[in-house]
Amino acid sequence: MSETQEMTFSDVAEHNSKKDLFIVVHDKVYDATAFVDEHPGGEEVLLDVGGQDATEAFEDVGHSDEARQILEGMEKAKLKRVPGDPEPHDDPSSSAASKADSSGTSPSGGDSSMGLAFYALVLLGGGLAFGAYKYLQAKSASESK
Ligand code: HEM
Repeated sequence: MSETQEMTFSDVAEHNSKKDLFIVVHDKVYDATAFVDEHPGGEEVLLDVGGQDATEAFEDVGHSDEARQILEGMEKAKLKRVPGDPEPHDDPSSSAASKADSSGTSPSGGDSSMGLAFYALVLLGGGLAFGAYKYLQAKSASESK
């Protein structure tokens, strides 16, 4: 099916039972109902995140590519974020997240602004040092007259 449905968090939250289980991973909604009994990690963990954002839990385990393929196969809809929703738990500092690059589903920007801020700080520091140097030079020149 090529038509992509959109669901909000409150839509997803209604599907939180074993017989009707939706979870959110990387801003997509997955229908995990049929998979609950098959999950090698047990049904309990899936039920725990039913109707919620499971991105962090899913990534923390460091699931294999095969697990990601299974996940893709269960895609139900895209998540539509509305104001007041919980923030995405897509923390780039979480340990297992480095495996996410192969799936291509998580465009993670945001680091470049940190780089820019650092660059600006270095420039500012250099400017200050240069200014101080010039000032001291001028001062010592006027003193030695
Ligand atoms: C619907 C989403 C999920 C799918 C498709 C999935 C799929 C899988 C698969 C295929 C494995 C076998 C190992 C591997 O291939 O990586 C696995 C293992 C595991 N999963 Fe998941 N998983 C999902 C969600 C979760 C969540 C939310 C948790 C929460 C903590 C979790 C915890 C685990 C654990 C602890 C194992 C290791 C089990 C073991 O090695 O004994 N999984 N999962």
